[in-house]
Amino acid sequence: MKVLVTGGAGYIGSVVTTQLLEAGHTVTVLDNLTTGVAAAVPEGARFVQADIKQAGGVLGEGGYDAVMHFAAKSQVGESMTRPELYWDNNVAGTLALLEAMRAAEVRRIVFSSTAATYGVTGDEPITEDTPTVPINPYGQSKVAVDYALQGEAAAHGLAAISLRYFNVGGSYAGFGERHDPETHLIPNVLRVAAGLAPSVTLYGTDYPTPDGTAIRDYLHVADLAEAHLLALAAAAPGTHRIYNLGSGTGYSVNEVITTARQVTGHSIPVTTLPRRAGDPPVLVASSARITADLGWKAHRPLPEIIDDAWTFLQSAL
Ligand SMILES: NC(=O)c1ccc[n+]([C@@H]2O[C@H](COP(=O)([O-])OP(=O)(O)OC[C@H]3O[C@@H](n4cnc5c(N)ncnc54)[C@H](O)[C@@H]3O)[C@@H](O)[C@H]2O)c1
Ligand SMILES: O=c1ccn([C@@H]2O[C@H](COP(=O)(O)OP(=O)(O)O[C@H]3O[C@H](CO)[C@H](O)[C@H](O)[C@H]3O)[C@@H](O)[C@H]2O)c(=O)[nH]1
Repeated sequence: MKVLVTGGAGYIGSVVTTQLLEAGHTVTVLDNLTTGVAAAVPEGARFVQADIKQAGGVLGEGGYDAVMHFAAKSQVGESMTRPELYWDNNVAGTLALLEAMRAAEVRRIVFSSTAATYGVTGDEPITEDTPTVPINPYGQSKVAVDYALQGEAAAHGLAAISLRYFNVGGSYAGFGERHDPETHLIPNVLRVAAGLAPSVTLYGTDYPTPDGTAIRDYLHVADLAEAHLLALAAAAPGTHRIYNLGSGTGYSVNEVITTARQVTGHSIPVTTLPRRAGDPPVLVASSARITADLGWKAHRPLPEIIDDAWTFLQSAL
């Protein structure tokens, strides 16, 4: 297929672009470089520096079969203090993209949704039938787009799949996570091991979990990318499907730090602070639906995720 990848200069978009190219697809990356870097666009992909609100320019050239839509603002904390950025970029931007797709008759999309759509559920694991009650504007913006896709599929025949990722980590083919500022746990822990920070901040030791620290479901970015290629092939006209992507196993923040100590051989000192605003205590996915429908399962365990993230960080130093 000829695929437009929005956000392909970012972490996950660069890995999925790599796998699309490996599978023989033709890829154009569209990215405004707000959080991405041009060097992360894989060789073999065409790069257009533009905002998704200008996607009509590229799509209007014709011949595109599908869009993979990663471009978004994705920091929970920033979304609490500047919600307008999230409504404008993630929602208005995506509506403009959908309009450009309609005009160019591109009728297939795979969308990056998130576990943040669910909020504090109490469900363990979380299935796609768990109600979405997002507790921050980031999650709200992603739910809004899920509804927009549902309408676009029903009214205009779009083939759409939303993939709700839980916590993504690791690297693939030399592409990894490089956010500035970095808010994610695994890269922050590894920055300490690399000597870039004196200690890792642990947010909250009073959660209702066995060791008091928050539990998340960590997923290797290469497993995640494989799900995207399956979804690209499986999206069916007039339907919008939602799939949770996780490993089904939860790890506490303490367990992640302990595993990182084993992988790196560094002591990784910890500084404890109160809970971070907007953080649910436990988020673990059930991916039973995508396993049943598309045969996808996460294969790469937490030590491999951390090891690959560590390899990437060292290569980027
Ligand atoms: N990293 C995670 O753990 C995680 C979890 C769940 C969902 N997601 C979602 O996955 C997607 C990719 O996340 P990531 O971690 O790779 O983030 P990232 O910040 O590394 O990548 C996002 C890319 O989109 C680009 N971009 C943002 N707004 C744009 C716009 N208006 N026009 C053009 N380009 C724009 C950025 O420059 C960047 O290259 C996002 O939609 C995010 O919400 C990520
Ligand atoms: O330096 C840090 C960073 C994080 N944490 C803790 O580690 C856990 C994981 O935090 P991350 O920031 O790595 O990930 P989140 O679970 O907050 O959020 C990520 O996963 C969500 C879905 O689960 C959303 O998709 C969101 O976009 C994505 O950033 C949280 O309890 C957080 O408080 C720390 O203790 N110290």
